[in-house]
Parts: sequence; C-alpha cells; structure tokens
Amino acid sequence: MIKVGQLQLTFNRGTPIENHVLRGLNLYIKKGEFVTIIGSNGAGKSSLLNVISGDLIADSGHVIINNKNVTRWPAWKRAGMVARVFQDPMVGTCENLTIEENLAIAYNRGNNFTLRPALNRKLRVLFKEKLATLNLGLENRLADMMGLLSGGQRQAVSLLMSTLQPSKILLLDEHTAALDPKTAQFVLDLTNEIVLKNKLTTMMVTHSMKQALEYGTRTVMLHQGQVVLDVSGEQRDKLTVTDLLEMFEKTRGEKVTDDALLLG
Ligand SMILES: Nc1ncnc2c1ncn2[C@@H]1O[C@H](COP(=O)(O)OP(=O)(O)OP(=O)(O)O)[C@@H](O)[C@H]1O
Repeated sequence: MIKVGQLQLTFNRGTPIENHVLRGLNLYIKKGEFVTIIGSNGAGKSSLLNVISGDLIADSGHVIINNKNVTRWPAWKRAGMVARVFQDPMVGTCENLTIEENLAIAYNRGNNFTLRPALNRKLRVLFKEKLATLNLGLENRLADMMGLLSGGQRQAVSLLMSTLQPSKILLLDEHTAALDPKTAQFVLDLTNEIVLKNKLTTMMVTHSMKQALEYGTRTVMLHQGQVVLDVSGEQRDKLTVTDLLEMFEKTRGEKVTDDALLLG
C-alpha cells in the first residue's frame, strides 16, 4: 500500500544550517495497517508524512503508493490517494467555505470540478448522514461557515472528509495535540472508529507514548531520519509505556523529562 525506500531529504543544503532530515529511511505499510509514529523533536516524522503526501519531494529514494511510483508526483496529483489531518485544526479545512462546500471538495478530490455543480440534493443527503454519525449536531449546520466551528469540531469534519475521498490512506500529524484533553480524547476515539469502519491505512504521528501503544496495530520510532524501532503483534501487545520510554531514551541517549510524552 505504502512503500518508501532509501529516502534522503536535506534542508538548506550547502548552507551553514544544512539539515539532513531523512537518512535512507525505509518503511513498508500494508493495506489496512494503523501505524503510530513516535520520535523526538526533529526526528523527521512530519517530513516523512510530507514526502508521502507529496508536499515535499525527497532528494532521492522512492515512494510507492498502491503500486504506483509517485516519487516525483506533486501533492495535488496524489490528493485523491492520500487524506491528511494536521495538528492545527485551521489547516485541514477552509474557514471561508461552508461545511457542505468543504465536504464537497473532499468528495470530489482528484477530479476536476467547480463547487456549484458539485453540490446537489443527493450529496447533501449523504453529507447529512455522514455528519450525523459524529453526534455533534453538525448535520443541521451544512450551510454554516467552517470558521464558526470549534477546533475539535473541525478536526472531526476533517476526519469525516477523509472517508469521502477515493483514498484509503490517512495521514495524521499530531492531530489532537492542539485540543483540550476531553476534545482530544473524543477526536482520538472518532479516529479509531473511522479508521476501523472504513479500513483505512493510517499513519498517526504522536508525541504520546500512551497513545502510540493504545491506538493502531503497529508502532514505529524514528530517530535522526531512520526507523529505529518497529513493533507489532504480540511483541507490541506486551510493551508497556515504560518499556517504550526506556527504548526511546536509549535511542536518544538522554532522559525524557516531558510528561506529555507519557500522558498525552
Ligand atoms: N521546510 C523546512 N525547511 C527547513 N527545515 C525544515 C523544514 N521542515 C522541517 N525542517 C526541519 O527538519 C527537521 C525535521 O523536522 P520534522 O518536522 O520532520 O520533525 P518531527 O519529527 O516531525 O519533529 P516535531 O516532533 O518537533 O514536530 C527539523 O529540524 C525541522 O526544523
């Protein structure tokens, strides 16, 4: 489903601030896997998601999605293949468009379309049905501007948008980090439900070790642009947050002092 190999990415090459972010990273993710991704600041987690979505093109290496070599494809060309939810709730949706217009964009992603003809009665019924599953009352607010919604509501709509796309790949970049704990939990549970129901192949970046083990089917740790830990199945089931933290500290060579890594 997603195969990246020998990925190399350097920012500001040839300058005093040159930063070799991805260093020959290899990862193969099977259809339907839900992979949680951890790693210290600057490990290359977001860069990896950006290279998969096409927002960044790697210096070398390959990106294969659904058996297609998309390494050099720009983001817009992969938009129908990959859905994303970002840390900032303001990023994934357009605040100056209505809820139904945002959903229409997601529904038509990967096709040529204009907004007006894209919205019809049949689609509105579908959007209402989908929104009702969120239990946030948004099914009665189709014509409301997206900008009126709270951060948690926007993340919920972003997740819903990922199910309207032809894509079966969902990239989550710390998508609950900017929310209060209660809303974050709601969005996480919703994520889990949507991923399982729609059989999405998912990569979720998180700073919380607890979340990394609680959600998904596999956990990958990045360090200095490489995969340094990759656990799934029984081996992962047996892992505790303490084990994971020890591995994390061993890799980094220093103690972790941030409680958010444990709790999240
Ligand atoms: N567009 C860019 N231009 C220059 N440097 C960048 C750019 N994007 C990221 N970087 C740098 O590349 C490194 C890796 O960043 P990345 O966002 O991939 O790390 P991360 O593992 O997601 O970290 P964090 O947990 O802090 O978000 C960091 O040092 C970051 O400052």
